[in-house]
Amino acid sequence: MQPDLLPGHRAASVLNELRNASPLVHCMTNAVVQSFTANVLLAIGAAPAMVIEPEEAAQFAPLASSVLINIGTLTADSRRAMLAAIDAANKASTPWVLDPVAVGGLTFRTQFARLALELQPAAIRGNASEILALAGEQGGGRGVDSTDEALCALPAAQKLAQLSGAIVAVTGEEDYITDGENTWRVPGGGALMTRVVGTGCALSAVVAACCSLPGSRLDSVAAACQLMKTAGGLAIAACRGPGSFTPAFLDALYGLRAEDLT
Ligand SMILES: Nc1ncnc2c1ncn2[C@@H]1O[C@H](COP(=O)(O)OP(=O)(O)OP(=O)(O)O)[C@@H](O)[C@H]1O
Ligand SMILES: Cc1ncsc1CCO
Ligand SMILES: [Mg+2]
Repeated sequence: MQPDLLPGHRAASVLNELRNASPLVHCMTNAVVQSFTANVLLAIGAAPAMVIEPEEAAQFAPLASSVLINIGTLTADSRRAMLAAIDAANKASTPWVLDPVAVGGLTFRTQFARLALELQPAAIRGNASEILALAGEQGGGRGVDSTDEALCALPAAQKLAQLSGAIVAVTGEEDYITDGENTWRVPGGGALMTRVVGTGCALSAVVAACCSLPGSRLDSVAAACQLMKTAGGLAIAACRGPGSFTPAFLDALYGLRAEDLT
């Protein structure tokens, strides 16, 4: 049986709360997607700050509304900074989100992601291959891209959620968001979203923003997925290809209305 759809009014109320609160998201993300991630957060109504020096990261994490840990271009230095930020975030009860980019085949990042799993992430967002690999069920995708269907990774997502206590979002043609027991399904968007780098990474930043909001964290993470899917669909309708997708997507996030979600 398919999981239920997230009701549009829940996504709309999370969007409203997000714009009112304008959470400050401490982004420790990969070198490829820095600027796009910051622009996506600004367009949706949040505020980004990319603070990466270990000492500063530990100082800043407790001041931020939430922290994003993305291992796309993990290095020995960024690993140290991320662990310091996670420790400081946990001590301050600041929620933090893991994006386990390309976890699986590569040893250094996989060992880090497994360690991070034990450090109480509020949420984990990955593509199907990443979620399968993180749950120990398969080797991983093709570099940073998924070679698996999101629905195939739902049992792995549920297992990861139970194991880690995090809300787990597995994305693809449809997104599935689970706390290990209850699951929402979020359709929408389009394949063009995978022809522009960083839509998943930026989604993880929006997930982090939504994790700072009060209310059901399962609903907040699912709403983050819905906001990005809906804006993606609107952008695809308005653009001619990957080059014009990016500005159309930022415009769609900025102009997103409750009616678009319901
Ligand atoms: N085939 C598809 N049809 C519709 N939407 C899709 C499809 N594939 C991915 N998406 C959407 O694109 C966004 C990124 O998801 P994806 O699973 O590709 O993440 P990712 O592989 O981590 O991306 P990246 O590494 O480039 O940041 C999500 O909003 C997802 O719902
Ligand atoms: C292409 C790429 N390589 C490392 S991280 C990244 C961004 C997409 O995940
Ligand atoms: Mg990714």
